[in-house]
Amino acid sequence: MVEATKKKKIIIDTDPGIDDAMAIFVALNSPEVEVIGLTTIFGNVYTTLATRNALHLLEIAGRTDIPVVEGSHTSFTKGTKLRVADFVHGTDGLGNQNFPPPLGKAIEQSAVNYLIEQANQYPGEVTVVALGPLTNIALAVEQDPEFSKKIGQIVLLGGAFFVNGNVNPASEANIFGDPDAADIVFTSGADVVAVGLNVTHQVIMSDDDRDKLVQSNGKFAQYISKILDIYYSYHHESYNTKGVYLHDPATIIAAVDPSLFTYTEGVVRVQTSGITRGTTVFYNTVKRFMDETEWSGKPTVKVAVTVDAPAVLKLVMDRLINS
Ligand SMILES: O=c1[nH]cnc2c1ncn2[C@@H]1O[C@H](CO)[C@@H](O)[C@H]1O
Repeated sequence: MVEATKKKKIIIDTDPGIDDAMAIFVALNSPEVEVIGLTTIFGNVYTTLATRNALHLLEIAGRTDIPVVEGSHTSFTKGTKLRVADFVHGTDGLGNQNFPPPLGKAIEQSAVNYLIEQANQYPGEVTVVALGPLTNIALAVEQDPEFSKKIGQIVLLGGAFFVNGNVNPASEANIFGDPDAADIVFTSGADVVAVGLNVTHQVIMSDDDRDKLVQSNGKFAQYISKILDIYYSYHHESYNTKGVYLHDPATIIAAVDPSLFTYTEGVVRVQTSGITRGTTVFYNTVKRFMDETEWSGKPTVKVAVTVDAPAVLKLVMDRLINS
């Protein structure tokens, strides 16, 4: 049945990252989608390391046919004081496993040009799944005024809608990483689907699930089992949960099977300064305010509000194990 329908073309914009590694493997093992490229960004690690890890993960998967394209080394406003989450993922981004360097190289093109080029080549057909700060995508929006119309959809992991953040009470890590970029993407007019912490914190891989990965013979499950330690200990310490949040894999599933989520629609603006830098503020467009606001007349986006967490977890587990 899947063969009969056209596969959704996806570009994964990623900062690998342990949960990124899971998400990339799940995508590569999902017949509903065709991964046409990986673009890289800082976030869990710096961009150079993100590129190295993206190449490494594709080599592990035997998918060196998929291009890796290096993204921005600075924030949208050219900031170089970036915050990387090595305490979540290890200094190498992949659980401090000291993997050998990849054999391949990123292609000679910038991620921004690649994103614009692919949107032009397949107008309306390409979904960008953004798993890190939104710098590359905002730069594409800035560089090509038509990009937001030509890109099919942007499914992004970002924001904390009606809940606390994970960097601080106000902000989720990807939005905090480049709030100016996030505000541009949310107000770009593109078909944006935001998957925030309010949803991803419901999708938990338990300690028992981890044992299932360890015991399986799946190629992806085996690899992921090796890099999970630091991600588990970070969650045990920070959240006191018996398991880990599947932020990036849940977001990939939102692209693979959107029916496992429900959504609300409204205007999202991002706070770019002050103590709430990185806060995503959702306006449901119900009330007509007396005065013009910073939300007035801006395009709406879809924000995920509920998730069939057992179904998402099952898909992630199955696709890591049956590999
Ligand atoms: O405490 C944290 N600080 C920074 N990044 C984090 C933290 N917890 C998780 N992530 C990372 O940020 C994205 C979701 O917000 C995920 O990629 C996750 O791995």
